[in-house]
Amino acid sequence: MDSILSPNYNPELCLLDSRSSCSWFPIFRKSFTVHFGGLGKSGFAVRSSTSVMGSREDYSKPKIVTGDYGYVLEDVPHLTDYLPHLPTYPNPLQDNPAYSVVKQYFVHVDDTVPQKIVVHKDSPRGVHFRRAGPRQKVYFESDEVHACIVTCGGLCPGLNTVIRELVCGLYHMYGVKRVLGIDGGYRGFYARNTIPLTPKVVNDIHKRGGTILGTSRGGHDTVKIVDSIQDRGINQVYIIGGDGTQKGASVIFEEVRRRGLKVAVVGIPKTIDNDIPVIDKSFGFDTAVEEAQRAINAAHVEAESIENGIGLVKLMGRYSGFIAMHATLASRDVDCCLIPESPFYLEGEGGLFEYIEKRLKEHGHMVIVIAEGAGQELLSESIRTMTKQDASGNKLLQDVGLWLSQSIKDYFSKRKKMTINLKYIDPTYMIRAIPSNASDNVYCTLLAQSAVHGAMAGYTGYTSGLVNGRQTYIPFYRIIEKQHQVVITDRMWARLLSSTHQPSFLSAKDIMEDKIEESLKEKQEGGQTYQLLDNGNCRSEVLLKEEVTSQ
Ligand SMILES: Nc1ncnc2c1ncn2[C@@H]1O[C@H](COP(=O)(O)OP(=O)(O)O)[C@@H](O)[C@H]1O
Ligand SMILES: O=P(O)(O)OC[C@H]1O[C@](O)(COP(=O)(O)O)[C@@H](O)[C@@H]1O
Ligand SMILES: [Mg+2]
Repeated sequence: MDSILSPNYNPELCLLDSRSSCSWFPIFRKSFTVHFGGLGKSGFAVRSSTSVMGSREDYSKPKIVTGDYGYVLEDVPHLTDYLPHLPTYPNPLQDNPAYSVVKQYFVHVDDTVPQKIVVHKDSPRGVHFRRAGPRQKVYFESDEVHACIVTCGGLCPGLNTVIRELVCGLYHMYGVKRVLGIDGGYRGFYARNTIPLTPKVVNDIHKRGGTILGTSRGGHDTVKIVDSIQDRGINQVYIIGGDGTQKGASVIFEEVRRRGLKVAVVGIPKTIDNDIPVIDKSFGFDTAVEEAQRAINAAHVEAESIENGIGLVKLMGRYSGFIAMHATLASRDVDCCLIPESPFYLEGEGGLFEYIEKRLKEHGHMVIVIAEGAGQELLSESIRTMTKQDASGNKLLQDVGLWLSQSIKDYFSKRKKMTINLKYIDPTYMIRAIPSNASDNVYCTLLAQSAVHGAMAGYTGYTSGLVNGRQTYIPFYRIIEKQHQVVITDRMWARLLSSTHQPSFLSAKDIMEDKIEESLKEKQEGGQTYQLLDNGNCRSEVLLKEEVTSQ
């Protein structure tokens, strides 16, 4: 089988062929194998390879391209998958004075980005994603485009920057003049007015927190949304939001494709919790971590200024403790970081109370950071919320910070008869309601421009995201299949433990089980299943399993 990198491969040539109504697939097939088939849970294993010339339904399956040495491209859908005779046009960027001087400005059609960059000499090349960027041919004429932008879910620093750069990118790079803002999230498609967006309207918005379009949870009605897209004549939909939003975008895309509309549906990942898989991190995450540190600094100042001072800071993180972990690592003033992925307990040997007592005896003060989703299982039934979910179906959490403050106070004053001074700081919304910092602003720009290039090039059903530092197009199903969480058997969590000196709250057996789980997950994803030992040798997950079962 030839690799996708074979010089024979030129989808643009193939697509030109398709215009002249002859089948492009035979040329395509010469170079590599395309599968519109089922994926394993991990999305790695190509199980079936159906004929591309088959029925329309085939196009709704993942688009997998395989090549030499275990190369796999998890490609994104293209409008021509279901509208094969679309005309193409030269990319207007070729005449743009800002860009035409750039050598090799257009992305090579064969460029892809590996999901895993650490490989062994004999490991397969693994999963790749299509590299983002401008293509030589586009599938929309400038005055034909009618784009819309919507923001959904919770706030995140940088939302306004992404909106600004989508509008400016469409205007300045592609001469697109019609861009609509959808007011107030998904429900705004069918319940509210729209906001016309021009470079003038969005000029200063990156300096403000929040989203000028407004946002909401719940209210996703696929049929009504696609009706609205169709009725308004919208043909590029840019959807900015988190894991819930991307699920919504995916079903909008499916409905658009089912109706056979020439509409590109593009997701831009937004997640302050950093809980979206595949991508390196979300825009706004660095800004949020920076702001979280200000709260930690305050907690530290308060704690060290008073006898047996304890500063407790609660940070966002419903299921994923990335903000807490990164803010702790960055701050170095934190003595204990508690996240949803690492269960903890209060009483007894190795518990939190024992550690607090020890720390206070040694240092006279301490700082604890807790992610909002940590320790939820410890909160008693009575204080668990009556309403279990928000409008989007996300679990509603109790204030673990308040509960922990009270538990620590009760333990030391009532049971240990020891005076402690606990200050609880809850900067929850402060870390996400601010404008993005400089590096997030640049990140937002690249993300938005990549999203625009992809839609203009006819790609659809994808999330624009950073993978290993490169902009890529990721099919929706990879973005929504699972949640990204801190792996407590990874080096990053080990670094944190060694920086805070906190107990791991895990038994040796727990650790081994976690390692096996992670190792098996990696195996499913086609990665290496070997763990590097101190002596440089490797051991497989089979050996790990044996070790656990024998304990
Ligand atoms: N499984 C789903 N299918 C369709 N729409 C969804 C789904 N989950 C969430 N949504 C919609 O996505 C929007 C944002 O979701 P939410 O979970 O609140 O925030 P986020 O996108 O930031 O995770 C809401 O309007 C919600 O109705
Ligand atoms: O009060 P709200 O708006 O529901 O937001 C709270 C939630 O928003 C988040 O910051 C992010 O959630 P989303 O990514 O789902 O928007 C969570 O950490 C937090 O639980
Ligand atoms: Mg979410």
